[in-house]
Amino acid sequence: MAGFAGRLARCWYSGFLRSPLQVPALGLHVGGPAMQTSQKDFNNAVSQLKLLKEDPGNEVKLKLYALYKQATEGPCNVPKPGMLDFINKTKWDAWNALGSLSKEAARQNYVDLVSKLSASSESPSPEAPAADRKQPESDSLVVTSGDGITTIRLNRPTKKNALTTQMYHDIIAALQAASKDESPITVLTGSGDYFCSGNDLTNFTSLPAGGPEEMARSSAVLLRDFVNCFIDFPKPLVAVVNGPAVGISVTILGLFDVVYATDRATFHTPFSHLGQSPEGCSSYTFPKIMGSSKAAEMLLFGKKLTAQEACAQGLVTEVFPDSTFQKEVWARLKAYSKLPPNAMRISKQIIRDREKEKLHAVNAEESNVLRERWLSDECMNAIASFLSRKSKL
Ligand SMILES: CCCCCCCCCCC/C=C/C(=O)SCCNC(=O)CCNC(=O)[C@H](O)C(C)(C)COP(=O)(O)OP(=O)(O)OC[C@H]1O[C@@H](n2cnc3c(N)ncnc32)[C@H](O)[C@@H]1OP(=O)(O)O
Repeated sequence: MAGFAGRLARCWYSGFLRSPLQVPALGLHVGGPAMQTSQKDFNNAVSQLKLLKEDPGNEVKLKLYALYKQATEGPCNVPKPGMLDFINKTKWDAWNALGSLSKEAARQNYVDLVSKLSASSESPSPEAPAADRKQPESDSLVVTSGDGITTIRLNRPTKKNALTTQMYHDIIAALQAASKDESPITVLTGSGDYFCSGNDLTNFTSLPAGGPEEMARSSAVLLRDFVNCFIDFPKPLVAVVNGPAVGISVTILGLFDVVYATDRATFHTPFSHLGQSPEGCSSYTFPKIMGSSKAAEMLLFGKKLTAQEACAQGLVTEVFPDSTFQKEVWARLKAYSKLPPNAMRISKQIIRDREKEKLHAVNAEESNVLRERWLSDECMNAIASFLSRKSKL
């Protein structure tokens, strides 16, 4: 990165620019304390910028460019470049947008911005808890942000990351927060040796006052809301499948944009064994992804796929050797997270919008069918059998 600031100081700009409208609010000064910034402070900030360890990204560089020009030359006083001179026009727009901001205020804003960037580039932890959002209610879900990626981690390794009722609620909240945060990419992954063993079968053991009917009704509502969040998620959503996946943690993969899996992962949907039926829109996405007969073998007969098989069927994007899985996948995601976020969002929107209405209808129908299934003898017996095997009843 050494030298990028030098180019800035010489009014550089190269490369593709993100929309200046996406520049975060920088709290521009327009007077008052701004007058106190000396030329020396400004020169120091110009030098300090050269020491930044990380490229601050095109949006911030554009802001710095505009402030530098305003601080050294005053309000924009050069003719607007032609429409096709895209880069110079974008630079001109950024400078011109500062209007009549005084040189002193521009100096102050430049110094403030550089000091903010220096402070964050010295941050000791590359991945920090996402401070701007409400953290999940329990430790079973951990949400962190860093390197342009928000990671939602299932964190119940002793129970193979089985999803409790609270975790469904926490994942919904985490996805809603991630859809609005600064990270261009969101990841779902698991702690320990499993990605997720699906619905926690003990969820069905504490009956509410309304009895089994009420339990089935409220579970269907929760399931529908949970899956809706995946259908509507507006930015790239990646599953980092760190181990075996069961049930709903497999079916929702059809709603992800990209699925990376370790070669240790397996994909199992034992719905018939449990007296249940498919969810997560898999009754629609799986036949579409892998063809109707391969989908039927998984969803009707509970055929467990290896990672390689799931990749060949199109459910998984790429399989990595377990020994290098984490390193390779995170390096790749880190690189992808530097792509222009608006372009990624818009591309996802184009792909997803055509399908959204259909996916919502499928989700509603699957949830209704399951509501009935949960009250069936087949389902109750299968759950009782799992729980008694484990002496949980
Ligand atoms: C009223 C509101 C309710 C809200 C509910 C919302 C409704 C949404 C539901 C959507 C429909 C979802 C469907 C599915 O996901 S179906 C799939 C369900 N999952 C399973 O059937 C997997 C069951 N588990 C297993 O088969 C095995 O545990 C597994 C193969 C995953 C691992 O076997 P292994 O021998 O390696 O390990 P253990 O069995 O010893 O497991 C370690 C401990 O973890 C507990 N465990 C694992 N998975 C689950 C689970 N899904 N539910 C509950 N508990 C689980 C296991 O019991 C062990 O616990 P202990 O150490 O205490 O014995």
